Amino acid sequence: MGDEWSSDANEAVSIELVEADANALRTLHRFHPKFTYPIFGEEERIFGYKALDITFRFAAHDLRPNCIISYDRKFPAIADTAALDIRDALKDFIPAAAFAKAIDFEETVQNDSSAQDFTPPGKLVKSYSRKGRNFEIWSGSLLDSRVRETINRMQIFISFFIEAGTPLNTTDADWTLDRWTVYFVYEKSSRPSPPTRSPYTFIGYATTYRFYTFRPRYQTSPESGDAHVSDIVLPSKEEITAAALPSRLRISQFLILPPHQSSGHGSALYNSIYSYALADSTIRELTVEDPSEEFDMLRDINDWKVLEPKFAATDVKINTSPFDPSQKRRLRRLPTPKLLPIETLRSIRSETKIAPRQFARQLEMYLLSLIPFSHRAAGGTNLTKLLIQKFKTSDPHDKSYYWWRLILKQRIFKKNRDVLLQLEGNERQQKIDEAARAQEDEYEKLLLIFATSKAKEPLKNGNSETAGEVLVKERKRKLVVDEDEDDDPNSPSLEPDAKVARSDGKIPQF
Ligand SMILES: CC(=O)SCCNC(=O)CCNC(=O)[C@H](O)C(C)(C)COP(=O)(O)OP(=O)(O)OC[C@H]1O[C@@H](n2cnc3c(N)ncnc32)[C@H](O)[C@@H]1OP(=O)(O)O
Repeated sequence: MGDEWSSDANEAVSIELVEADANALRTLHRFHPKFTYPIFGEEERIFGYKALDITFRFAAHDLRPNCIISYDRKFPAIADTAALDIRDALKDFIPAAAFAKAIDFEETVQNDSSAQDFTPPGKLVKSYSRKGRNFEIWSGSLLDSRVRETINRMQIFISFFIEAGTPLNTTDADWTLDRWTVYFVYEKSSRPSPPTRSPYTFIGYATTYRFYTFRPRYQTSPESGDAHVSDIVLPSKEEITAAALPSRLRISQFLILPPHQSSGHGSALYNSIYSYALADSTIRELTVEDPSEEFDMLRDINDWKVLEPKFAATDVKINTSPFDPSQKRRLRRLPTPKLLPIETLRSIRSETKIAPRQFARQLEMYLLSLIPFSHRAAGGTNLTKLLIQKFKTSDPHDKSYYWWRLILKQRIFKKNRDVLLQLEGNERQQKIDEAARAQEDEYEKLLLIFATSKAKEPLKNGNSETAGEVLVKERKRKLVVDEDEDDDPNSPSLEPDAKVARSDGKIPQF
């Protein structure tokens, strides 16, 4: 009985963007959700129907929703076993108006005399063109009723496309609502259209939230010379608005609808939010809530375009000789302030407002990119030799790479300190090594993507390939070889630098 009456929810559900046309509504795009587990449960299955179809239609401009549920047969209830009440399952995810009759929805959208004058909610913050088509980004506070209405209409997209995403509470107090800003991406068409069709089509959106950041002011005691936090005088509620307080801006939800992905809209939206954060003197840094892998990629690519030129302009690099050569020493602790230009980095971070972990990742990637490929694990460097010679190796690139690996491991250790200190020495060492290796592989892949997009000019020797393509081929080959070697249980460990973690529960000494 089970399978026969059970449907895959991700296939049964479809989403359509529709617009008015000469005689009837026209479907611009039709696609399926990526996830339905928040609505239909972990298994993403719906019990009790044959040939089930749940279509959500949205007016392409104002996102007025309509839900049509159809099926050939419904399971007749037997004792406690009954077909899922689909409307009940959906009621917390879509406004009740979405269940209006299909014909009423069609007539409303088809005959909407205000559609021609529709503009997206909020104010226009950016216009851009791609392949001859025009796009606009609008933004507004969640306090704005049009912004709220649009969010309420399409909140179900969060459950459909953002893993572990939760819908916004649009009924919060005004004070809280005003801390949310919503950004909408729309295409603005210039093609001739019937009088009831809007030139605007929804492409995607993002939300940001302002967190107040406490910045203590220190006073130095004239007697002892000690610094202490000065008295805190909070401004009265009437004097302040959320937008005026020192804040950290967090990107909370970010979505480009599937038919429009991989066309640069995510980058345009991210850069709009980033430009806003840069221009607003009350915002100290831009953070992201629980980013997906795809979002990390988008963020890495765009942050690299900001940070790489700044690192290059200030000659950021690893100081490969942090010790006085006349002194004989064993490495006890990583001499970070001697290895890296800490003040320069602090100033770049504060100027670019990139959050600490993301900044550290970008810096590590940049420092890795300065080391010639043949001196990195992915390029086949002799790690066994390097780990015997350590920082005493005579080759400056090998030295850089030795220090680079320790800088990375130190960050991994600090980030996971509490968990790692609960492990035995060897296991802790192994965990750090594994995490460092995975991180390094990820950096290599990203550097490859950066190199590919940068090196687009053809080679000068008559070869039709570009410098980027040659580099990509070369590195892909090396990466695959290394992955295969890692899978071989008989291959020697590449990570014998056991001093990274100690077994006595203390902070590792380097
Ligand atoms: C905070 C959160 O909400 S996290 C959740 C984020 N949202 C989701 O995961 C929902 C589903 N996914 C999406 O909405 C979209 O895919 C996003 C937002 C992640 C990305 O938006 P898109 O419009 O597809 O990104 P866009 O086309 O701008 O690509 C960004 C860059 O990444 C590059 N890129 C993306 N994927 C790859 C890849 N696999 N390999 C190489 N380059 C890639 C693109 O080429 C582009 O580079 P460019 O700017 O140099 O041309």
